[in-house]
Order: sequence, then C-alpha cells, then structure tokens
Amino acid sequence: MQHRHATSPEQVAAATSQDLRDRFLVDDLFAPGEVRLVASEHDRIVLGGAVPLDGPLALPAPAALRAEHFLDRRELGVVNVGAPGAVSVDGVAHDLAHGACLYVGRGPREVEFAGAGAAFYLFSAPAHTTHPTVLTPPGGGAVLELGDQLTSNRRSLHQYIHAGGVRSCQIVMGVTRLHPGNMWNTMPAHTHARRTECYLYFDLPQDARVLHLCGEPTQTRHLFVADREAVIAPGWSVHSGVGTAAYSFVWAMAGENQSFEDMDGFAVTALR
Ligand SMILES: O=C[C@H](O)[C@@H](O)CC(=O)C(=O)O
Ligand SMILES: [Zn+2]
Repeated sequence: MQHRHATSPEQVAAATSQDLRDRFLVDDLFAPGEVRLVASEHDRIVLGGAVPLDGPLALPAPAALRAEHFLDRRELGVVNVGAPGAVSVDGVAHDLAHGACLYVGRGPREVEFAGAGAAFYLFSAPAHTTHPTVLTPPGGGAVLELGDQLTSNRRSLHQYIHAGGVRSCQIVMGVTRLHPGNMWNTMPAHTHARRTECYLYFDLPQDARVLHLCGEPTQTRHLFVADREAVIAPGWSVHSGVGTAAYSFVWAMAGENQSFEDMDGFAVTALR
C-alpha cells in the first residue's frame, strides 16, 4: 500500500506541476490482475483499484493497517467503473453492473473481486461500528439534476452512500454523470473543511482529459486528469473540473460529518 502524507496549503504555494501530481493525483490505481491501495493521511482514507482477470482477487490487509483483515476497523465503498463483475463478502456474491455501488460495513473477513474486464474503485475510511452491506444498482440512490446546458454543466448526481440512503460511519459516496455536450462539474466550486473528498474520473474518452481545479479558492492550481485517475482534495482544497469531453466521476468523502449540504461555496467571481 502506498502512503501519502497530508499536505498543507503552504506546501503547494511554489509547487511544480509534478509536485502537485505527486501529492494529489493517483494515476496508477488500476492494473490488470492486481489490487492496488493508496493510504492518505487526510482523514485516513484508503483509495484502491481492483482489476480481476481470470480468477478472483482478494482484498489484502496491508501491514500498515496492523489489522488481521482490511475491514477489522474500516468500512468500504466500491463502484465498478468497468465491465460487469462481482464482489463477494464472506462468501456472499454481489453482482455489480457498470456504475453500481456496494457498501461493505466493518467486520467481514474476506472480500473478493471477480469478473474479467471489471474495474472496481475502492474508497475506505475508519469505522466505529457495523452498518449492513448494501448494493445500489447504477442510476439508483437519490438523484439530483444539476446545472444548465447554457453553462455546459448539466449533470445527474446520484447519492448512493449518504445520510438519507445507504448508511455508513463516515463514507458519503456517489456518482455524477455529465450529460453529453456538458463539461463542467462543481462550478461554483466549494470546500468543506470537515471532510476530505476524492474524485475518480471515468467514462472519459482515452484522448480526452479533465482539467481539474484544486488548491485554496483564492490560490487555485490545476491538474490534467485522464480516465480512471483519482484526485485527493484535502478539506481546504476546491475540487471542480472541466472536461475536453463529457465524463462521469465517483465522488467520495470522509471526515467529521456526513452532511452533503455542509459546503463553503465560492462565487465564480471570487476564485483566483
Ligand atoms: O461535496 C460534494 C461533491 O463535491 C460532489 O458531490 C459534487 C458533484 O458531484 C457535482 O457538483 O457534480
Ligand atoms: Zn465537495
């Protein structure tokens, strides 16, 4: 499991593009036949990618967790961004279509990923109790229709794991899909000092990129992000993006609270 230290705003003031990418971009989560994990000190989140081939892949318990099983003190959100596959939890198989979300509560010992062509994105946070494991099909959950064609940000936001839906200790997770011809997400931009948030962009054409905005609202920076790459946004960082084509992304948060509305918004004209 790769380890990433926490980052303060002062550390990015003079950062190069590569410095920013090393701190905030996760561009190698999905490798055929592997489960890859990245631990961030921001809210002790663990991101992962699991890409099974012929046989199932087991979720390991990395030594850094000092736990017998990955989920001994953690919960997990999984979204399949590839072909249909299955996630089995202590022997119970759950079929995940493209875009489906599985919440796995604290406690199960064995988690396995199966299905050639499937690509499972993992987002985990520490958990203090056990909530039931629940599958949400693609397009399920609470749906918010956001934005406007005239400002190129029409999008459907699906809340899967959240206070009013699938319960969890910390994780708030869902998928936002840009409508064809729409490019902007999360503009006006916001921060939420109480939660770290990660975006995993997917269904982006291979020759397209998302220009992802990060940094303090009055000190913005950017990253060029490709399909199936993730960005870590500390509580002080905006997280917004504009694509050279339409795309989808998995957004997932963990931290102090689970209130989706608990955002500090910034007008477009206030950004620098
Ligand atoms: O704190 C919430 C997150 O940034 C996302 O849910 C925003 C989002 O998906 C969007 O506006 O399209
Ligand atoms: Zn946010």
